[in-house]
Amino acid sequence: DPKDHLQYMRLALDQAQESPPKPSNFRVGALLVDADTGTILSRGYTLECEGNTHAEQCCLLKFAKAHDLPEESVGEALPTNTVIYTTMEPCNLRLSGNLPCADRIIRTRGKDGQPRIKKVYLGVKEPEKFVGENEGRKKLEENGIECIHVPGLEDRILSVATAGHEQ
Ligand SMILES: Nc1nc(=O)c(N)c(NC[C@H](O)[C@H](O)[C@H](O)COP(=O)(O)O)[nH]1
Ligand SMILES: [Zn+2]
Repeated sequence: DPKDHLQYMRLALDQAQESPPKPSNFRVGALLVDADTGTILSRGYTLECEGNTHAEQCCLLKFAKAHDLPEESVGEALPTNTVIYTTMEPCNLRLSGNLPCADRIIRTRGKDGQPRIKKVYLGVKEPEKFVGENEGRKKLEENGIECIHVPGLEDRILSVATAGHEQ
């Protein structure tokens, strides 16, 4: 139900507000949700976890830690119908050279080899400030993961995302 998507996206935006402002990235928030039950499995925001971490990455890392798994094996503990809400579309290239979130989302497979994250709900496309056009959505969809824009919070998401940039 669109109303529910907007509610989850609002919670993701609440996460983004926790992120320390920096000129070299965007302040993003994300939520991992079990789509069958509506349960929020994990929340995260940019730089929440140690190192130069992204919101989606923190969601996966925290859930993995809660299940004594390394992030790359998080799929083993995720429900089969998991979705992620992120205020900004997952990255496919990072200036830092760290593994992009699109790849982290694609690799969340169960022991059966099936992807656990089935859909990505996003608040905005990534502004072409750091890496030109974001190819994350294309890569996700090429890997069978549906990307759905949740309209309504774009202005707020972008003003939070760029709060650390010289205006
Ligand atoms: N979806 C998303 N979630 C985040 O948590 C975040 N910070 C970005 N930001 C995308 C932007 O393209 C990268 O932040 C820059 O490319 C700098 O790269 P690093 O973040 O330093 O690896 N995008
Ligand atoms: Zn990312």
